[in-house]
Amino acid sequence: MTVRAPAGYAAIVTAAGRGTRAGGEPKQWRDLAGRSVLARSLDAFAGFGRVVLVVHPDDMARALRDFAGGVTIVTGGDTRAASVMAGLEALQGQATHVLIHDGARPLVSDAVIRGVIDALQVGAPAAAPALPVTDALWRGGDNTVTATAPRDGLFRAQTPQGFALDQISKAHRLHPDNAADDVELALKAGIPVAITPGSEDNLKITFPADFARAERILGAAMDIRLGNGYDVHAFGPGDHVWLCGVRIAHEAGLVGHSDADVGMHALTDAIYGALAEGDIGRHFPPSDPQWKGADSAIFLRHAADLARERGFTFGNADVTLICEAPKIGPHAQAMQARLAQIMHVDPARISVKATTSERLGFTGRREGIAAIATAALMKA
Ligand SMILES: Nc1ccn([C@@H]2O[C@H](COP(=O)(O)OP(=O)(O)OP(=O)(O)O)[C@@H](O)[C@H]2O)c(=O)n1
Ligand SMILES: C[C@](O)(CO)[C@H](O)COP(=O)(O)O
Repeated sequence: MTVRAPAGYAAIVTAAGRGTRAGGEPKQWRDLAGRSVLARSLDAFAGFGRVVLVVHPDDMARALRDFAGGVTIVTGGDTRAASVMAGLEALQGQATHVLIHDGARPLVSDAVIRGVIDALQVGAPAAAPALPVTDALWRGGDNTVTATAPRDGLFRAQTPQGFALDQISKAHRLHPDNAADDVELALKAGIPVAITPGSEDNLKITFPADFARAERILGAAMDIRLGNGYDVHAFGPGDHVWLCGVRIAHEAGLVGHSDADVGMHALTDAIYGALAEGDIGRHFPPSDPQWKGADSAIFLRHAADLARERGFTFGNADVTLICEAPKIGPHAQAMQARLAQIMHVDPARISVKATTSERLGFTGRREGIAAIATAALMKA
């Protein structure tokens, strides 16, 4: 579920920082359990009529590649406040209220966003989520406690922070200094700010260890699906077989309604299985003449697209071909690459391997080829 924002509400997602404390590639562009931190942060605002994404000039190309269409993308400044100002300028005359969110807070919940909107809707001029400080507070230096400090009335600030657009724009213009957040500027401008419920999960990715923490939180809420697939095709007349999208010369062909790619069929069924969507026959009935001789890539692509449409990413897939011949080893890498290409996933997440059945059974008697496959899908 995404929050349906009232008419006139817009969001600004700030993502122009360099993430120096987290190190490496700017944190908002890094992967978090299969999707970028920023994609997750933006998703939370999909129900807003207008969203402005503020990025660093160096990131404009990838921002346009990943997010063009759904959001307005502008370049930010050297400080967070300057980046917010760039977002506010892009919204002038386009909204009545704005929620300003850190692109580095990918786990913000609908409840936190709704809390801010509800406070504004009942008349608060500004509202922002926060958590009361619960730990005792000390002052210290040189690894030594020098004093204690009262924690009463202290809160840890979070985002999104919500305002009337004209008021927060004016506050930014009046105080163009680098405040820690927009609430600080609102207070300087005399705007009272209501505190709404924050959430421990709404962490800001700041230090390297925050990625592992965010992954743990996502893991606890992760929808993980496993599916298996099994298929068999008999040998018949022919001089080649199609296996996992690769044509291999062979003394016989495989008999089937489509191209009889037994490996791809098992994998396709594994994905349908993970989605509880039946099997290939349900989506591409063998009674339908249009699938006669069809390239099985059509089936695999359909299953992979269906998984993505439902919000899943691929953890991995593993295919085992069971036959005495042809030899699979020399082709395994090409098969892995072809499956990955069809499914739009990293080849490192796809495995293709083979075994004989020690001359036992129908595969052992070289009457056909069997394949089993497993697919793991994840949604957080
Ligand atoms: N010039 C800046 C600085 C920060 N931000 C954004 O403001 C949010 C919160 O800032 P912070 O965590 O301090 O991010 P960075 O400035 O990137 O981190 P660091 O201070 O470690 O470099 C982030 O989403 C960040 O991308 C921004 O849009 N423009
Ligand atoms: C708005 C904010 O998230 C408040 O917690 C802010 O971005 C904090 O940034 P900081 O640079 O880590 O203080």
